[in-house]
Amino acid sequence: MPDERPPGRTAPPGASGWAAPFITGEADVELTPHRLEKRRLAAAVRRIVDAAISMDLSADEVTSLADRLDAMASELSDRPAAAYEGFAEAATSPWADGFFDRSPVLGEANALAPPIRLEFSPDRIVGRVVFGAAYEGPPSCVHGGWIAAAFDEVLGAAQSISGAGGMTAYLKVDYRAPTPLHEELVFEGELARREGRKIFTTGRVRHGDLVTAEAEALFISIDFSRFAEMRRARGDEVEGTTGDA
Ligand SMILES: CCCCC/C=C\C/C=C\C/C=C\C/C=C\CCCC(=O)SCCNC(=O)CCNC(=O)[C@H](O)C(C)(C)COP(=O)(O)OP(=O)(O)OC[C@H]1O[C@@H](n2cnc3c(N)ncnc32)[C@H](O)[C@@H]1OP(=O)(O)O
Repeated sequence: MPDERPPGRTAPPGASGWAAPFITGEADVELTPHRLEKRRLAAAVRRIVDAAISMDLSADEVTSLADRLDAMASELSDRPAAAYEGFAEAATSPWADGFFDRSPVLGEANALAPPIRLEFSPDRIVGRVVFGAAYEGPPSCVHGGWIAAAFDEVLGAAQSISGAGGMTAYLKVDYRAPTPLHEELVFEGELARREGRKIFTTGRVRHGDLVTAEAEALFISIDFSRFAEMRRARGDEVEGTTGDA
């Protein structure tokens, strides 16, 4: 297939061709007005989600608001879904629908995502996030499932330091201390080692100086033709085998 790599993106040492999942951050992705508006839309929905469970409203106000939003939701869900290329977690689909823009954890255009903002360096991935009221598990603390999702993502990015990438085989989280809502949290992920297709990663999340959880995850690198197969199963017309058409 033609090399459609966006200008400015380069593979790290050891990466073999465009199909290899290498990541450099998103500074080189063109933020078109359309893309920015999708992000603004998601940010607005995110605020509505937060407000919907936080606001002090009378029963009548809840009814009125629910009516308005319900009508808007019906209008939106009647529209056909847009086709998009690549897949939500793909570092390999930056030109189609945004570099991670649709990710449920990182995606600035996905209202479900907190979103976590990743910083990439050659030996470490750092993810910064503030979880709002919608993510509460224990009182005023982040739900453990969201902490696990955050680790999956940050360690999923850290695996690419190995020059390969694939799917999570296991993820283990040790919850050391309650992790607060409404505070900046800093996730860190590193490559521990690679043994053939097995990519071992480790990480932790800090609130200030306090490590509130630690994690380790194993990723198994896969032939990206498997993503092409999954995309065909999703109904995409995928040419070639790299899955990043
Ligand atoms: C979602 C797409 C991610 C793409 C990522 C790409 C690049 C990354 C770059 C940037 C990314 C940035 C951010 C985020 C990225 C990702 C985060 C999200 C990731 C996910 O959210 S992803 C969804 C959850 N994930 C699954 O949905 C996996 C379901 N699963 C399978 O699809 C298969 O299970 C698979 C493919 C894992 C392996 O299958 P397989 O057939 O290819 O390989 P096989 O079974 O032969 O295992 C080979 C060797 O690994 C050992 N092994 C396997 N599993 C093990 C385990 N659990 N514990 C210990 N060892 C294990 C075997 O024992 C053998 O070892 P040995 O060779 O020594 O015998």
